[in-house]
Amino acid sequence: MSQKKFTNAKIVIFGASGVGKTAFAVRYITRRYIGDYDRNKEMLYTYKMTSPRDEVVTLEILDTAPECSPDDTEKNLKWADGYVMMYSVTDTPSFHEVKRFKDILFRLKGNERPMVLIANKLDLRDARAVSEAESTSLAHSLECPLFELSVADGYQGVADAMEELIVQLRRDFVKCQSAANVSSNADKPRSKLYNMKKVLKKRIGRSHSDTF
Ligand SMILES: Nc1nc2c(ncn2[C@@H]2O[C@H](COP(=O)(O)OP(=O)(O)OP(=O)(O)O)[C@@H](O)[C@H]2O)c(=O)[nH]1
Repeated sequence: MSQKKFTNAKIVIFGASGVGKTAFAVRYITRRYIGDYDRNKEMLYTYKMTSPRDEVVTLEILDTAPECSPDDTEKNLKWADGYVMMYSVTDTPSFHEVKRFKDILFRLKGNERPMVLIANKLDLRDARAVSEAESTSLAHSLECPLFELSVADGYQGVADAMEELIVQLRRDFVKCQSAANVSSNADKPRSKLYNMKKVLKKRIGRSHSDTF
């Protein structure tokens, strides 16, 4: 039985403009926080990392442009294996935008997808507009873990969220592999030896009944 290894995964980061998608990707890859980026640009990063199981995995991380067309949104959702859904706790419309992405994703790919929900900019406590309860309830409806964090404040929250996503991606990969193996075994023609055994069994069975 052929067993492929978990060596690569495609991840897409969705979220409204300004929620911190680029800051998140850059923080994960470089561990650094850089305050200002080229806004509204789609970027594809390639990053080689070692998984918690010591596998070297190449990640392609797509940082989407917020102004992309519905067609592009669908294309990106179909392209990816795993999803980072992101909003800012200071920005209620960005919270609702995640719900919109969720509806498209569930329609296209069902609800059992590797995914994490990121509530960013937790450092801006006084400007918080989305409550913890609202965040938790959204995570419930997405059926995925929630990470409330500040990309600006540190690397660890970002690393924890990505580690969780990679664990889910691996699980999904293994599940798909097992399903593929089951179906290829079912399709396999029986071996010659198996067929001969079957014929012999029949003959022996018949000759026994002939005797009695
Ligand atoms: N205070 C605070 N600011 C943040 C945080 N994360 C990102 N920002 C700032 O928010 C602004 C937008 O961040 P980006 O990473 O460009 O956001 P984006 O979602 O990629 O934006 P678009 O390119 O328009 O889609 C920048 O000025 C960041 O410095 C955070 O955790 N806390």
